Amino acid sequence: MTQPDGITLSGVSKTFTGRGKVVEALRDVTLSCPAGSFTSIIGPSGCGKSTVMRIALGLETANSGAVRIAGEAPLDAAKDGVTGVAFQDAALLPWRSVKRNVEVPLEVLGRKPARERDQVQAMIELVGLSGYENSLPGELSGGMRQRVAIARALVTHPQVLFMDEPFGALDQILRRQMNVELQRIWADTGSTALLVTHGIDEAVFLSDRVVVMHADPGRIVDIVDVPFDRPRDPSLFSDLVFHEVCDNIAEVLHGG
Ligand SMILES: Nc1ncnc2c1ncn2[C@@H]1O[C@H](COP(=O)(O)OP(=O)(O)OP(=O)(O)O)[C@@H](O)[C@H]1O
Repeated sequence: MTQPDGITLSGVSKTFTGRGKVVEALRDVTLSCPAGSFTSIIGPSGCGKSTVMRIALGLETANSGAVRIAGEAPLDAAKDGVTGVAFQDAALLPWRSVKRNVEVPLEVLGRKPARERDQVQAMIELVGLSGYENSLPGELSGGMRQRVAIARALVTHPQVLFMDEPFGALDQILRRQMNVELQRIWADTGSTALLVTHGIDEAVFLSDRVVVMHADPGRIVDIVDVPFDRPRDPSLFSDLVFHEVCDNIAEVLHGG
């Protein structure tokens, strides 16, 4: 089941202990995302979605189980620039321009942004922000800030892209526009994507498969394949079969 170029979690468990409380954040989580696929994780607050993400990024260590990111251990993958990451609220540096924010991962990896000027510009163009290179985050709309965060996540050409609620702060209309944009960007880059979201329709629109988790203990209860061809048109959001798939996932999500 190992996918050398994708994301593989095998039997991953994680327990947090603190202030006399033991939380079984993840129990025996097994997930395989083939190279170039798009997977979403959905589940109630506290079911361990962010913990999966943090373990896959090497920010947290599992108590047991194995994790491979494009064939590497999570920390090695991060150090080699294999992984890109975009979080909720964009987390941009407010004093740096759009261009200088997009350059951050290159600096972290010890690369010279000046030498990769074309790459930085290409990413800014990819997310539709040409002309805003020198703007500060405070001068941009919420959707534009999220686009900067996506450009920043992609600038190292990551094979694997992790996104934790990247559009959580956006209103419904903007969120759908960003979903369409993200589909295009992901298709252009060919990366393996793992998205954590609370939005069932967002998950179904974007994904090849939706992983449904429950809490206490955090675990996978179902993995639902999404049957729609690509590229997906925004009209899919009002398609009957689309709503049936969403309803099925909602049932699993809210079921016992
Ligand atoms: N560093 C930590 N120390 C102690 N407990 C933690 C820590 N990180 C997470 N937890 C606990 O592990 C469980 C899973 O947390 P996690 O953040 O992964 O959930 P989540 O599904 O991402 O939630 P949300 O949707 O609210 O972001 C929760 O019960 C949380 O309180």
